[in-house]
Amino acid sequence: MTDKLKPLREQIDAIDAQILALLNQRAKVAQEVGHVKAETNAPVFRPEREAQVLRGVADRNPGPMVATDVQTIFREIMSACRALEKRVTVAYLGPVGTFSEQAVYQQFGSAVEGLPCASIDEVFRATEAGTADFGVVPVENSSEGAINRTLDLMLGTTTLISGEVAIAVHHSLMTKTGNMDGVQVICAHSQALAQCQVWLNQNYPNIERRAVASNAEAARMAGDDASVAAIASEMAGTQYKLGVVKGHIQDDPHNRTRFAVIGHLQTLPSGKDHTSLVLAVPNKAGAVYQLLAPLAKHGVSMTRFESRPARIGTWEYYFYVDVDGHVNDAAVGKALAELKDQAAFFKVLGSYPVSLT
Ligand SMILES: C=C(O[C@@H]1C=C(C(=O)O)C=C[C@H]1O)C(=O)O
Repeated sequence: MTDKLKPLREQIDAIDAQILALLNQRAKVAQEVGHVKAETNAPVFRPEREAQVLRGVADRNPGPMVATDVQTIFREIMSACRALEKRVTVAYLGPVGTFSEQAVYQQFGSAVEGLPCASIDEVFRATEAGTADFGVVPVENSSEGAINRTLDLMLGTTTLISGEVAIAVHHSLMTKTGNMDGVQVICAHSQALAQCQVWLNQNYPNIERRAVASNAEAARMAGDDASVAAIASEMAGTQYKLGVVKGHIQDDPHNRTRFAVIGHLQTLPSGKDHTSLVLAVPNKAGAVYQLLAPLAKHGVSMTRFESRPARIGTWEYYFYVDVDGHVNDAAVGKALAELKDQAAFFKVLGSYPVSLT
C-alpha cells in the first residue's frame, strides 16, 4: 500500500511546487496591475473582470475537477491577488455568522475586511460614507420575496449596484445542548421564521417564536441560554458552539437569497449583465403598460418586476425593474432613454455581472 502511495505523493509534491510557483508568478503580475491602477487612481476591485475570469475557467475546465469547485479555487486566488493591491473593506448585516457574511465571501473570497453592521441602513451608511469600499445587502428571497428595507434604501442612496450574488439558504434548528429539552422559545430573524413556518407548525407548534435582529444574534442568544433555540446557518452555530437539533428545516429545499453589492463603482460590461432600475408613473389607466413598452420595442427582456408603495398617502408605487444587459449596450441604452422620457421618476441603480450561482 505505502509503496504504491509514495510515487503518487511525490508526483503531487512536484505538481504543488509548480502550482505554488505559478500562484506567486500570478500574484506578482497582480501587484503590477496594482501599481498601474495606483498611478491613475483606478479602482482595485473590478467585478466584471473577475466574473469573466470565473466564467472562463468554468468554460475551459477539462475535468475531472467540477467547474464550480474550480471557480471556488479561482475566486480565492483572485481574492489573494487583489489583497496584494489593496484589501477591500465590505460592510454587511452582522453579526459574524449571518448569510450576508457568507455572501461577502462568495463574492469577494476570504481575503477581505468584513465590517459587520447592526442594520441594513447602517450597511448603506458605511458604504456611502466610504467607511467601507462596498456593502452587501439582501434584495430578495426565493420563498419570502423582496427585502423591503433594501428596496426603500436603494431609492435615496448615492451608491450604485456593482454586483449580485445568490446563495443557498439552509436553516438549522440549534441549541446549546443539541436537543430541545427545556427550550421555551425559538429565536430567529423574521425572514427565517417565515421560511421555516410549515416545519415549525408541524414539529414545534407550541413553542413560542420570537423575531430578533438576525439569525446570528439568535445563535448568540442560544449559546448563552439553554432555554433558547436558534434558527440559523450551521456556520453561525459553529461560531457560537451550538449543537444541531435538525438541519435543513426551511420549507423550500431550494431556498435562496440574492444580495446586491453596493459601492461607488460603475461596473463595466462583462458580457452577461443585469441592469436594475426604479421607476414611477403617473397614476392613470395603462400607465404601467405604456411605461414598459420601450423594453419590448428594443428587445430588452425584463427579469424582475417588483412594486413598493411610494408612502406619500396615495395609491402610488415605485417599480423596481431588472433587465438583461448593461446600460452601455445599445439596445438597453435606447430603451432606458425612452423609459426616462415617460417616467415620473427614473433612477438607474446600476449594471453588473449576472451572479454565477
Ligand atoms: C488583477 C486585477 O485586479 C483585481 C484582481 C483580479 C485577479 O486577480 O484576476 C481581477 C480583477 C480585479 O478585481 C485586474 O484588474 O486585472
